[in-house]
Amino acid sequence: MIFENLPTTPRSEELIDKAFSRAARAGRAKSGLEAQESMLITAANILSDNLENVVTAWPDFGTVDPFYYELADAIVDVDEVRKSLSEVMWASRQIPELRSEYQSKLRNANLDTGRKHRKQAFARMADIIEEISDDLLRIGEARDALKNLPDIRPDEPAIVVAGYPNVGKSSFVNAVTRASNEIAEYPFTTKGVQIGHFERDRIRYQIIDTPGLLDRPEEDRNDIERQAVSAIEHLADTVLFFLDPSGDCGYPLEAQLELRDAVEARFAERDIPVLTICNKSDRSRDVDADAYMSVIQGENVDGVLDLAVEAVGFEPDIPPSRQE
Ligand SMILES: Nc1nc2c(ncn2[C@@H]2O[C@H](COP(=O)(O)OP(=O)(O)OP(=O)(O)O)[C@@H](O)[C@H]2O)c(=O)[nH]1
Repeated sequence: MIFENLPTTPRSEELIDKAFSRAARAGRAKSGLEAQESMLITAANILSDNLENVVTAWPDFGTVDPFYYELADAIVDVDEVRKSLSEVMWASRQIPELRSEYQSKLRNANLDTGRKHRKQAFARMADIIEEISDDLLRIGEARDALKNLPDIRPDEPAIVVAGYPNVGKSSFVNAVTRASNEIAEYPFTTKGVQIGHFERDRIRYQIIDTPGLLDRPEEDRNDIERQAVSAIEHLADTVLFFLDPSGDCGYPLEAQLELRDAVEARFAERDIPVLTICNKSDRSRDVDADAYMSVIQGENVDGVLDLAVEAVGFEPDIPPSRQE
């Protein structure tokens, strides 16, 4: 996952402390003007390296997969984060310029003025870092908010499971994935999102439950949840919409069908097929559906997977030279 390995972002005071204490140590190893120059170089290098590392650890948002872009943007304001990253990059370039400016000043100085120059350089470096302290905080907060996003692979075919609560979505994801099931934190809901994997014809598919998102009417979703749904639109290759015609789930069939129609209309705009799956067929089959199954009794679970795989219609890339 692209935001998983972002390092912690230093706060401005931490950075300044670190740079100046290392500089003092470097200065103690030398004497006279040389000591002043060594302090200047050490502080400048530590500051500019650390700032640059903050920025380069982030992926380029211009090329981030739209699924992750939208998901990230639902949680943090991506534009603001990008602005802060540019500010930090700006600062990382100011520091070496200051260093050169004061290195030439030191060349023509006696020890006394040399010490003054070095102190002035440190004060100006500290000012630059102060100026970006809010940016460093914002980047640090964004990093903390994004680092636990579920590990969903935009390049792997994805089957999204939707439907009202208690219709059997997570039971299904569990049943089809057996071994490699993971439950990831999801920032939009108190429940974990289920992500499962299975293989067909040596292609790995991911199957994703959507608690708190595609499990109730659009008008009940807040802005963040809406945006998370639009992220899912970038990801999904097929949607399985589960119905429980028995009503055991606690929602009347009519409401379930309304939600199904809304989800279908929404994904149709992107040509993503939505299959209607009647679950709990051991209790009732009293509805029109593309397939009937009972997860509990293990009835037609594989058939539903076959349908989903067919709807995905995923064909691995064939190099042009081998195409007809
Ligand atoms: N009779 C019957 N019960 C089922 C079937 N599949 C799931 N259930 C039961 O329905 C209940 C809800 O199943 P879940 O898998 O938690 O439903 P869900 O849609 O993931 O629910 P949320 O996570 O709340 O959105 C559980 O008690 C399951 O045991 C089925 O095929 N037949």
